[in-house]
Amino acid sequence: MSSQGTQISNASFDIAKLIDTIDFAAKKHSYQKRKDIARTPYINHPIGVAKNLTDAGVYDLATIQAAILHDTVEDTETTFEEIEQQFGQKVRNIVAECTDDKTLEKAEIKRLQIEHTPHLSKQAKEVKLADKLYNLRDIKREAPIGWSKERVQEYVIWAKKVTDGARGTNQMLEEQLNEIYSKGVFEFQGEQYKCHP
Ligand SMILES: Nc1nc2c(ncn2[C@@H]2O[C@H](COP(=O)(O)OP(=O)(O)O)[C@@H](OP(=O)(O)OP(=O)(O)O)[C@H]2O)c(=O)[nH]1
Ligand SMILES: [Mn+2]
Repeated sequence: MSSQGTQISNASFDIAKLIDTIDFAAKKHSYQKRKDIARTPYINHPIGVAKNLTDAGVYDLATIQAAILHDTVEDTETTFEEIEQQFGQKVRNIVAECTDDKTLEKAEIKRLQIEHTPHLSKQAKEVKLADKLYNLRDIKREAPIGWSKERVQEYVIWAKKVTDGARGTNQMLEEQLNEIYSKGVFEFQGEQYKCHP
């Protein structure tokens, strides 16, 4: 037995890093809500994306940290420098790969996600798959406020194009996505949406 409190094991260190990351993201997203009727706290999404990863057997700490931080730069005042300083370059790089350039037009951002995804690192592809899996499941539960059937349809077709570009990365995540796109049909509130243009 080592002297308690003086020696911190690697596992304890990893737990502390993980909690630091969740605390950081929770503070950054604290004023943000999801677009559902209940206005769910936004932080539920990055935590859920990280859970999709561990459920699929991804335990690499930097990948889990990047999942928790993946929307901070895009949607809050956070900078990449801040992330690098607190969590290191590895985490920063994965977050950067998953961050859209919000100065561009929405259609261009969407087009670039489809174009860039096949060229991302394995870690960033895993985060992408887990992110879209979470958002598609969220839509199945309840579409964002004000979304028409056409908007749901457009999102499903786009999300499939993005996740198709990350295939060959994680079998469990891909199987869960396959279930959602089952036989090319996304079911939501008794309606059937196609998954291909
Ligand atoms: N399904 C769902 N989505 C919600 C909700 N609240 C916020 N979102 C976010 O909305 C995005 C989809 O809406 P879009 O119209 O495509 O994009 P927008 O955010 O630019 O309006 C998703 O982002 P994304 O581009 O797919 O990825 P990311 O930004 O999360 O990384 C998702 O994270 C919600 O209640 N349900
Ligand atoms: Mn996200």
